[in-house]
Amino acid sequence: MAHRLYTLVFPMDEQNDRVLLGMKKRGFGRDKLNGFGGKVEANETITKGAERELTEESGLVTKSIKQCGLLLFYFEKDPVAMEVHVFLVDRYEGAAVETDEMRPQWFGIRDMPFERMWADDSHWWPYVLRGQKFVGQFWFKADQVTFTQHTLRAVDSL
Ligand SMILES: CN1CCN(c2cc(NC3CC3)nc(N)n2)CC1
Repeated sequence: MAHRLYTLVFPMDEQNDRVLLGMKKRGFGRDKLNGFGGKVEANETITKGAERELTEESGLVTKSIKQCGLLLFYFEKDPVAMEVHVFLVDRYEGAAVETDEMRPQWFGIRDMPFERMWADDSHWWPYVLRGQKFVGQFWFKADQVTFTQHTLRAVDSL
């Protein structure tokens, strides 16, 4: 199956155990809270694409980034899967600003608003909290709201 590459970036304020989420204002995932991200372009690495999207969508400039997970999403009737590379940014410069894409908001990492996020998030976020790298697959229905099957496992390296 063909995969399209995407990034998903969570800025962490480790001192206060908080994570920056954005309320998506348009496009795919509109009206959901999520990390920052987008498509990876042909002329950039996945990590550089993650850093670019974070700055474009939140104004934050990455100083330290690490990949923490890999998520594969399949949708009924759609031949192309989404391959989402998940990153944590534990050092950054600047203050979060609202952009055309995202309205930023800080949340406690153990107080996540899962009811306003994608349905898969509550399943893999515990791995982030445990510092465990993860690989997950989710098979979504055409409504892109619910998934019917999923696999999720901790991995030593991505
Ligand atoms: C560029 N974006 C980044 C975020 N992303 C997704 C997807 C997702 N679930 C899939 C059913 C849609 N879950 C989260 N948390 N993020 C899609 C691509």
